[in-house]
Amino acid sequence: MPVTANEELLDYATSCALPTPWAQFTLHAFVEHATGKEHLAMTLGDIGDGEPVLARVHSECLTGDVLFSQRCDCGAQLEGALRKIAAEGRGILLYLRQEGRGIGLVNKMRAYRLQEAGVDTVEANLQLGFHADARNYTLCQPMFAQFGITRLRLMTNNPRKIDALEKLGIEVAERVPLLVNRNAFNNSYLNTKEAKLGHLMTPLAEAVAEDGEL
Ligand SMILES: Nc1nc2c(ncn2[C@@H]2O[C@H](COP(=O)(O)OP(=O)(O)OP(=O)(O)O)[C@@H](O)[C@H]2O)c(=O)[nH]1
Ligand SMILES: [Zn+2]
Repeated sequence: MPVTANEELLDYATSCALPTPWAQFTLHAFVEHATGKEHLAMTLGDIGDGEPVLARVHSECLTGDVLFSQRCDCGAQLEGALRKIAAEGRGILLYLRQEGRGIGLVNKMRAYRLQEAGVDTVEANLQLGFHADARNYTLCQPMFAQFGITRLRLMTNNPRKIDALEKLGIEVAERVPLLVNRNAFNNSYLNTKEAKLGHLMTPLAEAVAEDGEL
């Protein structure tokens, strides 16, 4: 019998072991009622003890996460987050199926074509008739609740993500920067995220010392 995480939004479907190069995680699947999309959680260690949990809320980026694209920092952020969780032996990564900041893969590719013609990542979304960021984090609430998690140490550079989670009643006790893989292909994309989307791209001194991050 599937456990119901939130009757209105999604069902908890199943779980299995997921060995990775860094740790053996448990992979959990949820199915969203409205769309049928399969959202995932990767967990490690004792995460339901009430202490803030090292967490990543990662939005799907097929090109970056799977196809090694250097146009963005997504693949490196995904790996970096899993490495940090493995190093602590405790944490959770939510993998949300909202590709392309919520506009889908085909539209993201259309946005990339516009970017090749000179517009930035935000303007490209607007020219296609979408919001700059069409994502919704509502599902995070029942997903975290499934594991008894209410307090996070969230790995992100995105203050809007923190605001969205706190509006859902999830406390972000600490922001852990995740600055990885700045390169010649994604440099202006990352600059646009900082200038137009409010991302915090200045490394904390202790993070640089700890991880040698950018
Ligand atoms: N529309 C659009 N989506 C993109 C583009 N580049 C990456 N994405 C998507 O953006 C999402 C990741 O957004 P980011 O802004 O990198 O990350 P974030 O989650 O907002 O912030 P961090 O937590 O700091 O990583 C994924 O869904 C990607 O598919 C782009 O040029 N256009
Ligand atoms: Zn990406």
